[in-house]
Amino acid sequence: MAYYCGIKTSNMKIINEEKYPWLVVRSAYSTGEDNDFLTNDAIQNAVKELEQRENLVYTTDGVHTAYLRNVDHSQFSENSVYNHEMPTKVASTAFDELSSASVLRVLYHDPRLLKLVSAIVGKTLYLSDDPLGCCSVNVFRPHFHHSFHFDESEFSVTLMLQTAEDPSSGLFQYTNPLRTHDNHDLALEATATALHLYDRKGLKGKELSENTSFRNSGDSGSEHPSLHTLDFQPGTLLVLAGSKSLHRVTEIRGKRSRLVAVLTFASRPGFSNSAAVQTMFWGRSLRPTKNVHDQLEPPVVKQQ
Ligand SMILES: O=C(O)CCC(=O)C(=O)O
Ligand SMILES: [Fe+2]
Repeated sequence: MAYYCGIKTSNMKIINEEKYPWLVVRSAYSTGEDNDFLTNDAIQNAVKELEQRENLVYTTDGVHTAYLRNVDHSQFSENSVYNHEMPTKVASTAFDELSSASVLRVLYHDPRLLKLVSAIVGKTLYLSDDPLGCCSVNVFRPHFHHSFHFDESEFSVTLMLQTAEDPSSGLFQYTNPLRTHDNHDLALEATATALHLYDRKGLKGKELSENTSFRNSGDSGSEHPSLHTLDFQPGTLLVLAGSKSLHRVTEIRGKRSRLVAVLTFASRPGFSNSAAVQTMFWGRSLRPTKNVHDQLEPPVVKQQ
């Protein structure tokens, strides 16, 4: 019997795949039950900064498709999931609105975080050059929600800072990866099926044209994308392949705002969200410049 790092290697299942299917499919990883990636001091500090800014941040209140792209009736039918729009209401603090001493800015620029996320996803990653969206904070006030979508950004580290008052609301839900690494792969059929399974209310009886597997095999077919709900407590860190996994945040109930920091990473240098996505979430667009991360603390050189 061989043991490796305390994990027994045999035919038995080591990972509780029912409970942690995302560990198997590798679309999302979280610090899970320990919920302690951030210290309480850091959480309190970040929440305090957000409370001071909360009422100033831009709120988006409109519709978007799962792909966060413009509808295209010349290439996709009226009933294509590509053209299916869903409502979202969420506010977000852009990177350039965070103070330079903000714990989130400092964390984003900490090389240990980049190293950690690169190790988790198994490739060299780079900070995003998006001057607004590289590191932002979502503010979900009561009744806000974010409909199903794929991010433009390849990987996001999200950190729960403050949950909604009603623990059954403001849930982060995500599918296994539906799209491949190729950005042109829209996974129309799997996406349409997921919406039929998990967002029937939003479809209001509409049949999406790509939804063939749903029509052919009913609700419980094994090929259907499953939906996972993250145990997302203050301090929990999630690494999400957001451009491949369809995900959403359910409506917030109760008086307290749900606050989640979103730190983004890319497998190539120079990534930025499109101007359209920036405008959707921060009400303006700002293209990357060479000095986005100029406020980086100079490296500490130890004297020998
Ligand atoms: O607030 C969250 O948990 C993540 C929201 C989200 O999907 C996003 O900001 O793209
Ligand atoms: Fe997202």
